[in-house]
Amino acid sequence: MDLNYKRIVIKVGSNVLTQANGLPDLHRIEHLVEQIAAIKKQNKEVILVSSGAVAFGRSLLSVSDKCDAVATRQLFASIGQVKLINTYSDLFKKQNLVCAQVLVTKEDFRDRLHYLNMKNCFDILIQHNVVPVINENDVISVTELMFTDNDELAGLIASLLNADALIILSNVDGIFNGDPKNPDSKVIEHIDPDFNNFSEFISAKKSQFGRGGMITKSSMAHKISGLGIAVHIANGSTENVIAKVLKEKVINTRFAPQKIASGKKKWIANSENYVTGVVRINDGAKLALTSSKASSLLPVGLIGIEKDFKKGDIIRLIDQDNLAIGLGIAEYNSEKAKERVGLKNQKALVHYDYLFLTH
Ligand SMILES: Nc1ncnc2c1ncn2[C@@H]1O[C@H](COP(=O)(O)OP(=O)(O)O)[C@@H](O)[C@H]1O
Ligand SMILES: N[C@@H](CCC(=O)OP(=O)(O)O)C(=O)O
Repeated sequence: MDLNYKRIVIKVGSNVLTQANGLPDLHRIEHLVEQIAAIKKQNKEVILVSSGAVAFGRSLLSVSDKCDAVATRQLFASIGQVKLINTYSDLFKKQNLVCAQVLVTKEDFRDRLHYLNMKNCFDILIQHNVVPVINENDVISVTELMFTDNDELAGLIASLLNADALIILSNVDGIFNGDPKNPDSKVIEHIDPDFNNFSEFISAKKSQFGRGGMITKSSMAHKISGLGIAVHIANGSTENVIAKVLKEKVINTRFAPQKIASGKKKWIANSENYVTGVVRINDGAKLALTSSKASSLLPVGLIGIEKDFKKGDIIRLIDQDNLAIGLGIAEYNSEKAKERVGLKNQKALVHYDYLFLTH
């Protein structure tokens, strides 16, 4: 059976794009581009999130071990990105396709206006049949401004573009129920939305050139599938892997998508880093919000305001035991909210449409 996805984000990790010695694997990249061209012929929209700048940079220059690690990464990324995108551009041209380079930082996802400007750029590229090739702007993203890794970036892009699916190509066949090197371990092929206990079998081990590792991949995949986007983790070195994933002809891990969330909810879900205020809610409010009925957060359910905020800010809801329950947009500022704590018949502090539950 064919998985009927129309808009697909494909993320390819450094390890898929490089050989064991760290040099770019041009055959693999060419095959990836051929696969993308083939599925585009089936009228699907493809957006590529590609790592590889640092790996390409490493192949161009050698640097003393004594150099500062951050500066070395900036050096490799800045020279490597040029080579990476030129390689893609030449290979897509062979397939009669045009690709675009889009470099982003964490800051680009910060406010909704900027977020929507970025979405407009992708929309025009997709409308013109261009394949966007996205990477983090490693040259200016350092320390806390960095994404955890490109998996996090791919999840944000899939949410921004309301994709039907995100396919993550790594150097393993999927998430194994134990050490992938142990012959007794098997790939978990289907992960249900309520399963979130990945640390049970995923080690913190990363592939040779990978950044985030499987734990960040899994928690991102869990969140993104919760927003209604199917997520697959598959092996980028398997021949024709993309077509096989779409035809369900290869072992891989699929996170089943839940109900599709609105664009605004998707943005809120991915705004964890931009929280300003914090409010504490009582057990009654927690029960109402987590029930299957659509409920807004009313002041009667508030116990206190733990951190101030302005109208329109993203705020975190915590329960009586300090557990984070969700994120939402404040309908009014913390001064007004403080006056209304515990009062009945007041305007909702967070409207249901602007509330994303994390617990
Ligand atoms: N249970 C597991 N199943 C699959 N991979 C795992 C597991 N536990 C740890 N890993 C490691 O996660 C690595 C893939 O993640 P990562 O290093 O981020 O790769 P990428 O470069 O593709 O982003 C694998 O090479 C594997 O060593
Ligand atoms: N932006 C970096 C890749 C960072 C990254 O997350 O790598 P990976 O874990 O291999 O997907 C680069 O282009 O080298």
